[in-house]
Amino acid sequence: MPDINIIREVYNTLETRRDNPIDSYTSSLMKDDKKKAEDKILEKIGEESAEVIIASKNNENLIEESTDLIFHNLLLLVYKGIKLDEILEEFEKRHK
Ligand SMILES: N=c1c2ncn([C@@H]3O[C@H](COP(=O)(O)OP(=O)(O)OP(=O)(O)O)[C@@H](O)[C@H]3O)c2ncn1[C@@H]1O[C@H](COP(=O)(O)O)[C@@H](O)[C@H]1O
Repeated sequence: MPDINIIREVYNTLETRRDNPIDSYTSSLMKDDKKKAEDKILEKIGEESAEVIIASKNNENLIEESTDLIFHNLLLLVYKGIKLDEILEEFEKRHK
């Protein structure tokens, strides 16, 4: 079974890409000037959300499109300085 810690590993890599930019997709999204970077990430989230809706309706590529959406949401959290643990705590609070 895949390990849920992969989410944390990806999150940690994104923090590294933010703090020590290299020539890569995520660094280049995060290193633009402040407003532009956020707008670009939000634009990707909008696109990926639409792709999830289409994938679900068509019963096609829902796993891939959902992964893209979750990934770009993680990127937004990293960019905004929100820790993964804050999200996990929120899930825990809601879980009955
Ligand atoms: N999980 C991902 C991941 N998922 C998707 N993508 C990239 O996100 C980009 C946009 O995805 P899209 O679905 O929009 O694809 P597209 O190529 O624009 O094409 P369309 O489907 O829109 O036509 C693509 O370049 C994908 O490669 C990712 N890029 C990186 N990661 C993770 O992020 C880490 C850091 O990545 P780098 O910055 O590349 O080192 C990696 O180690 C991975 O763990």
